[in-house]
Amino acid sequence: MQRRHIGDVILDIRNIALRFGGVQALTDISFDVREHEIRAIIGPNGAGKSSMLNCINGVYTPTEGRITFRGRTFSHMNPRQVAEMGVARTFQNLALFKGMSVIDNIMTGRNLQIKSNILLQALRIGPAEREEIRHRAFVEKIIDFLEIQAWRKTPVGQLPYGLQKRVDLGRALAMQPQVLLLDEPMAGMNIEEKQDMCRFILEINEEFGTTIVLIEHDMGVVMDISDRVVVLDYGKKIGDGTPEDVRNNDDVIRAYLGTAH
Ligand SMILES: Nc1ncnc2c1ncn2[C@@H]1O[C@H](COP(=O)(O)OP(=O)(O)OP(=O)(O)O)[C@@H](O)[C@H]1O
Repeated sequence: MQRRHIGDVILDIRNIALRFGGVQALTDISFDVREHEIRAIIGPNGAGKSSMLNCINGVYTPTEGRITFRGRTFSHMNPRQVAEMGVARTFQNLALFKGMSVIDNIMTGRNLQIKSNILLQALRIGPAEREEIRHRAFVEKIIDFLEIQAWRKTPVGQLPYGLQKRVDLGRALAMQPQVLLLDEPMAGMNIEEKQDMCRFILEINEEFGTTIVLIEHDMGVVMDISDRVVVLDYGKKIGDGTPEDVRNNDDVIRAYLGTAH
């Protein structure tokens, strides 16, 4: 797929292993992600895909291996430090505040950028007020981009699932990430909602240049929008390459695809 210039390696994952007690969730996983690309991670249930994203964004500490982001190598970093470096994440099981409005949920993605102290924020005076106005204006742009203006003030818990997924994406976008990790952004959506989500992902990638790492089960979507795909099975890497490469990889067909898609 030739849409935009794919740059150098921005995220390099080397020899990652992860164990939970007796469960070996990941074994010796290595792959890289290039700047501006859309990189998919696929594999059957329990293959280790979410665990891999959790290692990248600091939720889990790998038992072995290292991750290099923009030349900075770490084996352990907490989620806040990873977020400060420019990596944002959406979750398979939405991590939204159901009683809060769409706008306030997306505002939570601006927390890392808020500079004024808590007292000034609480009183909404001086620089804190100006700062809040600036952040709210930015959030309104995201709301326009994601076409959710009609639900700005609606509590998120009252929205259909597909729209909640869009708000979750908005919250991650509010962090202005260089790398966006998307954990099954289209799960549970109907065809129309999936088409909308695909369009947003492609636009984020093309217009903002955001690098995207995506876990997705819908093979049609993966094959359509990804530049490269890494395939996991039982915590091991069994395939890595262009959508065409993995579609024709015998190990991948046997373990996951069943028949050529
Ligand atoms: N916090 C945890 N504690 C114990 N085991 C875990 C934990 N998280 C994941 N696992 C185990 O690690 C393995 C990989 O799980 P993971 O959720 O990463 O797979 P997945 O490919 O994302 O699956 P799915 O497609 O179903 O979401 C599974 O055997 C799972 O049970």
